[in-house]
Amino acid sequence: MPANSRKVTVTKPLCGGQVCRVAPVLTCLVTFPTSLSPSLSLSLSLFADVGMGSGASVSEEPRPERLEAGEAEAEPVRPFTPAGRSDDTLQADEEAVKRDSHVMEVQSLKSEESDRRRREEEEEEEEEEERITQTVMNPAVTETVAEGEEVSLDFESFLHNNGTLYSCFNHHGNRVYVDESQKLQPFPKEWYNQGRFITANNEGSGQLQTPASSQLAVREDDRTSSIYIQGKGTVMTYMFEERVNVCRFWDPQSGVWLLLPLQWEMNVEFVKARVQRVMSTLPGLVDQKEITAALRQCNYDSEEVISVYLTMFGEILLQAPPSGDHTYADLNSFRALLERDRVIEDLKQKLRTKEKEVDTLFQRNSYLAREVRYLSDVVQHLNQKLAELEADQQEAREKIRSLLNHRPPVPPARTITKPSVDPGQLRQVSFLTRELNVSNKQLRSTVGQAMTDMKNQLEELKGAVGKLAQVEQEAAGEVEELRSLYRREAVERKSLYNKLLELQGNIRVFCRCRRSSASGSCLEKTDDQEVVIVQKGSKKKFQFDKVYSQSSTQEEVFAGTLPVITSCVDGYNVCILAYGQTGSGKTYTMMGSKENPGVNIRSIRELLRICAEKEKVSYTLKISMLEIYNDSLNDLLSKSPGAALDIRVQGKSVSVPGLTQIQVKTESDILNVMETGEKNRKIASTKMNIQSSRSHLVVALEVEGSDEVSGLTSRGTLTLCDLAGSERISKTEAEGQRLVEAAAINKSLTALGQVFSALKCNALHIPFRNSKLTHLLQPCLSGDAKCCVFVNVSPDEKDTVETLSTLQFGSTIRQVSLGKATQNIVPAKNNKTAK
Ligand SMILES: Nc1ncnc2c1ncn2[C@@H]1O[C@H](COP(=O)(O)OP(=O)(O)OP(=O)(O)O)[C@@H](O)[C@H]1O
Repeated sequence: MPANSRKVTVTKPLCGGQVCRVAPVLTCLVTFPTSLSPSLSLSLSLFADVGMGSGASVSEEPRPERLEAGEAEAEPVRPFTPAGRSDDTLQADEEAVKRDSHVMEVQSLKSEESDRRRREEEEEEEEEEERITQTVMNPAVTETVAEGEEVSLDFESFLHNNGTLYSCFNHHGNRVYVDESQKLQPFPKEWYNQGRFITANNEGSGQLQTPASSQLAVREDDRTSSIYIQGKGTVMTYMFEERVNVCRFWDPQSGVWLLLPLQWEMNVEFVKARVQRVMSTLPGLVDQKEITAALRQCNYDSEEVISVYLTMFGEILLQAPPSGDHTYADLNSFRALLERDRVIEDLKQKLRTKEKEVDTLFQRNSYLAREVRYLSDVVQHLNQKLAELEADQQEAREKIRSLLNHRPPVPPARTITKPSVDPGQLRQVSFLTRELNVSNKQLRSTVGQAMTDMKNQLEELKGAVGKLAQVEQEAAGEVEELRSLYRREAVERKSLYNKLLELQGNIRVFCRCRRSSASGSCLEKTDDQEVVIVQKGSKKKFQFDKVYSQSSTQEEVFAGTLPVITSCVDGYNVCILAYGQTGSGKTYTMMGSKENPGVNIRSIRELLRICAEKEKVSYTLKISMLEIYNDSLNDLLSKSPGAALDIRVQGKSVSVPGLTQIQVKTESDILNVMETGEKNRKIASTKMNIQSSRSHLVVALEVEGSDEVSGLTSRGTLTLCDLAGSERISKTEAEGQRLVEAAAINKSLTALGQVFSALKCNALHIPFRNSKLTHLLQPCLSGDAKCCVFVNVSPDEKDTVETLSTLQFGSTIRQVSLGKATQNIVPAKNNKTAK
C-alpha cells in the first residue's frame, strides 16, 4: 500500500445488496463497491488511521442524510470513523444516524402526495447515479466479489494545485476520484502533474515540519521578489511550495472531515502545545487566537511563527508585558500602544522639522525686509531722476518751439532755358561722321582679308585631319593586334596560375581566430602564416597558408578563398569547409550575418560576377542544400522534408539521388533559397553557443558553362560546408537529444580526421565510408578538387585544449597533398555524361 493512502476494506454483507445512502459523499463510497458487484450491498470499515479525509472539498457544506422508506431493510453502510471506535459503537452510530434520518424524513414529508413525488425523484436520481457509476468504473475494478470476501480499496486524498482536495480510491492500480457533484470519475492522468497525494502524516498526524525556507536554496524566478522591512532593509522573498497541515474534525453526520474553526482549534492539544511554545519564547505575545492563526499560516511551525513575529515587531516581544497592566491584556492593545508611541515620535520629529522651517522663514523674512528697504530707496532716487528728466524734456520742447518760429523763408523755384545750337559745333560733328565712314570701309576690307586667310587655313586643317584618320586606322589595327596578344597572355596566365595553385597544393588551410572579449588569450599571431599557442607556459607554433587574427574582417577572410572560386568557373570542383570547436565562429565565417555576410554569400556573389563577365559563355547555376544530422542526410530544400536520402557512387562521382536542385540566376534567387534552407536546419542552444549548429551544412552550387565559340562545356561545383562544432560533452553539459547530437557530431568529425590522416600518409585505403560526411565529401577530398579549409579557433584560455587540438587537425590537413585537380571540360555533345 502506498504511503500516502489508507486501506478501506469492503466486505460483502450478509443481506442482499442494495445501495444505501447515508450522506452524499458516502453515497459514492457505497455505490462504488456496489458497482463492483451490483448484487451485493457492502459495508466499509476503516483501518486504524484516524486523520483520513473523504470529503471532496473541505469548504463544502454537508448535505443532510436521507433514507428511503423502502430501503429501511437494507444494511446501513458505516461511514468512515475515527480509529479506536469498536464495530459495536459504529453499529450504534449507524442506528442513531438511521433514527435521526427517519425523524428528518418524517418532518420533511408534508403530505402523502409530496412524499410519493420525492420518492419517485430519488429513485430516478439513484438510477442515474447507478448508471454513471457503472459507466465510469474501470472494467478491471468491476470484478465480482465472492460472498464474505474482502475487497481491498486504497483510500487517498489528492490535493489539486487549484486548491481542491479530492477523495480517491485505488483498487489494483485503478484510481477513481469523487468529483464536485459527488460522483465517481476516473482519475485523469494529467492530474498526476497537477497536484499531489496527501499523506496521513501531513494531514492528520500534525507532525511538525521543518521550515522548507531554511533548507532550500532558491533561484531567481517568478516566485522571487523583495520587500522592505524596517530595521532590516530590503529583503528577498520567495513563494515556497510546501505541504500544508490542516486541522479538521470528523463530522459523523455528514461523514466528512471538516475544517476546525479557529477558536476550537486553539483547544486541540497539538495546537495548544505549539501556542505554548510560541508564548514561552515570546512572552510579549499573549493572544492565543492570534498565535493559532499565525500557526495556521506557518504550517503549524512554532519556530517560524516566532521568527515572523520577531521580524515584524522586534525584540520587545521577548519581554513579558508588565503584570497587572490591563492595557497589555491582549496584543492588539499592546500593539496599539506601540503604534501610539511611534506616532508620538513621528509627531515630535515633525515638530522639530517645522520649528526649523519657522527659523528659516524668520531669517528669510528679515532678509526680505532689508531688501524692501533698499528697493524703496532706489525707487525714491529714481523718482527724483524722473522729475529732473521731465523738467529737461519741457525745456527742450520750449527750445524746439522757439526754433520753429524763427525758420528762414523758402527761396522761389528756378526756370531752365533751352540752349541755342552752335553752328561751329554742327560742322565739327559732320566732319567726325565722315571720318568714321572712312574707317568703317577700311575695317571691312581688313575683315575680308582675314576671312580669306581663315578659309585657307581650314583647307590646310582638313588635309591634316585626313592624315590623322589614316594614322588612327593604323593604330586601331595595332590595338586589335595587342588585344589578341593580351588574350593569349591571359589564357597563359590562367594556366600558369592554376599550375601555381597546384604547386601550392590543392588543399589550402587557413586559421581564423574568433573575436573574444575575454582578457587572457592563449594565441599569439607571429606573422601572416604563423600562430603560436601558449599552454601552461609552453609555446607551440603552427604554420598555415594564412592566419586571420581576431580583428580580421569578413572581406579579408573571403579574399583568401578567391583564387579557388575563380577555378570553379573554369570547371574545377571546389570545396570550402570550416572546422572547429563549437562556438569558434565557423558559421560566422561561412554564413556571417545579413549585414556582414561570410564566405558562402561572398563566393556565390563572386561566381555570379565572373559568369556575367564572360560574354561568350552562358552559365547555368543550380543550388542544393543538405544537412547531415545524426549521420543521416536531410534535404533542406525539399518541399516534403524528412525523406531519407542516400549517397550513390558512380565511378569517381558521388551523388545524392532525390536531392532538390534549384536553378538560380541572381543573387537574390540564391539568398532566398539559402534562407529557406537555413530555416529547415537543426539549430539549438547549448551551454557554449546560443545558436549552435547541430548538423553539418553542405551547400553545393553547380556551375555549368557552355562556350559558344569553342563549343566546350565546363562543369564545376562549389561545395560550401559548415561543419558542426566538435564539443566536449563534459563542458557543454549536453543532455538528452543534445547528447545524442553531440555524440554523432564528434563521431563524424573523428571520421573526417581519419580521412585526412590517411590522405597525409598516402594510405592505400582512405576510410571515406566511415561516415556520411566523409562519404559525401569524397570527391572534394580525393584529388579531383581544390579545397580550402578554415580551422576556426577560440583564443580564450578556457578553450586552450580544444584550440590546440583544432590547430593540430589543421596542421594534419596542411600536410595532405591531394594531387593534381582535374578540370571537368568536355565537348558540348558529350556534356551529359560528364562529371
Ligand atoms: N570573428 C568574429 N567576429 C565577431 N563575432 C564572432 C566572430 N566569430 C564568431 N563570432 C560570434 O561568436 C558566436 C559563435 O559563433 P558561431 O555560431 O559562428 O560558432 P560555430 O563555430 O558555428 O558554433 P557551432 O559549432 O556551435 O555551431 C556567434 O555569436 C558569432 O556571431
